Amino acid sequence: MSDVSHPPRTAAVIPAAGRGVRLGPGAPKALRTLNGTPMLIHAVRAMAASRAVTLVVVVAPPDDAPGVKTLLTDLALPDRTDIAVVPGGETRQESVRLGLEAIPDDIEIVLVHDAARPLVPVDTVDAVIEAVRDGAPAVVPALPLTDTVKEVEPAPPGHPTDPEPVVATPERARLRAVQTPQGFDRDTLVNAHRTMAAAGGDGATDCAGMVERLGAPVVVVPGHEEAFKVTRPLDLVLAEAVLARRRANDGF
Ligand SMILES: Nc1ccn([C@@H]2O[C@H](COP(=O)(O)OP(=O)(O)OP(=O)(O)O)[C@@H](O)[C@H]2O)c(=O)n1
Ligand SMILES: C[C@](O)(CO)[C@H](O)COP(=O)(O)O
Repeated sequence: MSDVSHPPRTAAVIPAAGRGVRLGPGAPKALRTLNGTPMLIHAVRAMAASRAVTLVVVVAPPDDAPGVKTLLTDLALPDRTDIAVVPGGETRQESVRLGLEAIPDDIEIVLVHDAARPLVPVDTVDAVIEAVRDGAPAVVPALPLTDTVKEVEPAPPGHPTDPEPVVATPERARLRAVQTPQGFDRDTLVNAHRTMAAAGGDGATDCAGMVERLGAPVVVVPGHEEAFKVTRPLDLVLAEAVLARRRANDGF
């Protein structure tokens, strides 16, 4: 449990260096716009909306890092929020590791938030931070599934439409779809990334997965429908509809 008079300093790393292959041709995904504003800007505002977050580190597509710096220079953020931009790597894992290297020593809690989840509400961000402050070394927001999930024997490379034999049907009530921001005790996250990098490993699809492999506990807090990941073209339509509804409801 943290000292309320000296809350632990908290930073958010935003991996934004992906190409967005599944979204189709165009600019890198984080720079694609939602109702006229780049997805990355929405994501930065979502992190800066939390009063606990005093630093946002954006991990930019390497070729676009100068442009991203310019974009963010003009962005009005609360006075409490500093911002830094670093070039990213080949994988999400590498991009997050590069972002972590830019974090000063006095930061105790680190959030890792996909630029591709631009609409996460501040209440979800704060719930994650609160759980880390309460002593959990790793916290992920997540939602129960609505689809039934099958484990399959994947089709061989080059044959994506082959029928795939079902291996198992996991009990749905025990499954959760994991979102971001994921929150960590800083030392735990840095240790997990160092260990994975030293092992030459890349395979965890989220940071919490790396912490699990270290044997450290990871807990889930409730996620939010609007924290969905913009991955395929239909997600852009949904994201713009959410923004339009917010504007209609409260002028956001
Ligand atoms: N080398 C990479 C790959 C991904 N990411 C970031 O990690 C987040 C989650 O990744 P994903 O949604 O898979 O983005 P992309 O890798 O861009 O998507 P795709 O797999 O369709 O290319 C995104 O904010 C993305 O920008 C990153 O910083 N560096
Ligand atoms: C981190 C993540 O958003 C949690 O759901 C997800 O694992 C990222 O996966 P992607 O394949 O890089 O989109």
